[in-house]
Amino acid sequence: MSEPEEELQEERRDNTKKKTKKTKKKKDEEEKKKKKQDHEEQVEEEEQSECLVLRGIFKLGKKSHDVLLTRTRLTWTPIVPETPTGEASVLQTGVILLQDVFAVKVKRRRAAGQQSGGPVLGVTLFYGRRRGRRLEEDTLHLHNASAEHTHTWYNTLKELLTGFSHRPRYVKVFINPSSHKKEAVYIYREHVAPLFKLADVRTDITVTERKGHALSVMKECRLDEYDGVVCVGGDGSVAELCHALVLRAQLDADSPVKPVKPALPLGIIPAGSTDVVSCSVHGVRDPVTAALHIVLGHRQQVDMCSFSSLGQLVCFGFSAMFGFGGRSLARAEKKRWMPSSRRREYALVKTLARLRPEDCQLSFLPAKKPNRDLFGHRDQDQDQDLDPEPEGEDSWTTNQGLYLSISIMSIPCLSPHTPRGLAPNTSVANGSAALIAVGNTSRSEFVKHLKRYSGSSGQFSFSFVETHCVSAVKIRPRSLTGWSEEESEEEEGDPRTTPIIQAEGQAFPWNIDGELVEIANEVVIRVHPRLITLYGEEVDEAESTVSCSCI
Ligand SMILES: Nc1ncnc2c1ncn2[C@@H]1O[C@H](COP(=O)(O)OP(=O)(O)OP(=O)(O)O)[C@@H](O)[C@H]1O
Repeated sequence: MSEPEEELQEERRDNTKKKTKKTKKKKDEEEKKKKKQDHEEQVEEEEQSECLVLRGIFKLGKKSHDVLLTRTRLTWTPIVPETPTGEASVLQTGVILLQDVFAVKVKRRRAAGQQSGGPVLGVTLFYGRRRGRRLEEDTLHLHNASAEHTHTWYNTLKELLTGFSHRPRYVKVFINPSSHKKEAVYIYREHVAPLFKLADVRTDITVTERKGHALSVMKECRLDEYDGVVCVGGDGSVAELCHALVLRAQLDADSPVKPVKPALPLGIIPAGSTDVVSCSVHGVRDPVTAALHIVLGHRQQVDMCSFSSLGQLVCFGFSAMFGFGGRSLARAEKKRWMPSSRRREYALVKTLARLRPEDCQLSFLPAKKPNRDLFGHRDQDQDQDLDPEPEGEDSWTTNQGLYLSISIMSIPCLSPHTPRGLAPNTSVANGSAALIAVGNTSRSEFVKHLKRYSGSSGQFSFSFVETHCVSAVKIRPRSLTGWSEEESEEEEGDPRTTPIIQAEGQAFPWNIDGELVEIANEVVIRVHPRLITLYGEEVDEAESTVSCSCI
């Protein structure tokens, strides 16, 4: 190239650079302007919401109070007559945020057995009060015998509550009557239905009759009528409904391969034995807390995994265990006649006694760090990105070896047994999963590792345990002994037990969300960030109530 030509090219490069810089500057300025505008709008909204809507006198208990209502809160201060000396007394004020109120009713005096009518006594507010991680139902009675005054307050409060558009008005409820101690129907009737009735949440209930029943109803029903779906059952039922919601969203969007985020959130009323999904978004295994999260419309986006083998989707779910966790569940399933806690302890002890590693090839794709802005908020565009980016073969890390257990969890899997979760190194919506691979070691060292789960930390501080933050995992078993072969040696099999998928030839037991799935070939697990929305919130630790004494 001649000198003038080179100079010309240099000049052109400079011009392009300047142009790009200029466009970037313009874009930055536009963004700044938009942020400023948003901020001003937010401040205006806050100012408006703090404007007084109503002011009146009500009796709370026996004392008269000055009650103020804004768009966001109700506050009350006792009315104290002036003392002759003019001394001021300390006034006990109270406050309730309207975001915690789920119902308002007119209170009336009624004789025993009287169903309607009766003189007006005032208004009653029903709200959720926090006690630790629990939400409890509480009431506030505002007494005033004037029907006109009461109705003005009732109508205004009702109107303000209607403004919470995230709260469901009509939900599809699935109850699994066979969950755990067969108490799901009772739990729903006693603890949940009365709260739904108070909050004017209408319901359409299906009591499931068999495995797969909820899935087939979900495929057919008119989902656009509902504002949410509610599952009363254990982790298996929750996984079936989450799977059904995603499949239905795929069907509706005509997207046979790519997972689609369902429009409806799922509420979980825990009625199983461990309930790790419900615990991970409620922090406690409590039907009332769960129901209050639903009626108050608290929503949490949650990462999910897809499990596939030979290019075919097996299911969507939150957690999977291969090796010890899979074999232990397979053993427990063969003793279905035992009570569930005994069955689990028996299977745990027996699997420990016959502890054996899996020879397999483990590959994983490390997760990318989520993009966060200066304030720690996640990039909104990431919420659209439900499918992990296509990856090249060289991005995968592959190890070949003997493993006692491999777990992949897209949520921390909190439970009263493991308050900090089976996977404390992940969270419900960080867009990745925790891979916990336990290499071959002695039985006593493995037991030490397991025991530390019930404590607060240290379960990963062993040379044979490795943990990774991943967006995909592949497990290709190489052992010659599949599950059925080992079981026939033990002669304890129950031929009536049917796993979800029965693969031809040698199959390996997987524990996917507490359900036994037998798969013979390589399993590919992919994380789909924030694929599902659950009623609840992010919690870092569960309330601990029990401890396991079997090991
Ligand atoms: N009427 C029914 N009879 C038998 N199984 C059912 C019925 N309804 C649903 N199922 C299936 O039962 C499986 C297990 O349900 P669930 O997880 O609720 O109970 P669980 O296994 O006792 O609880 P956990 O998983 O907490 O131990 C689910 O896969 C669900 O599809």
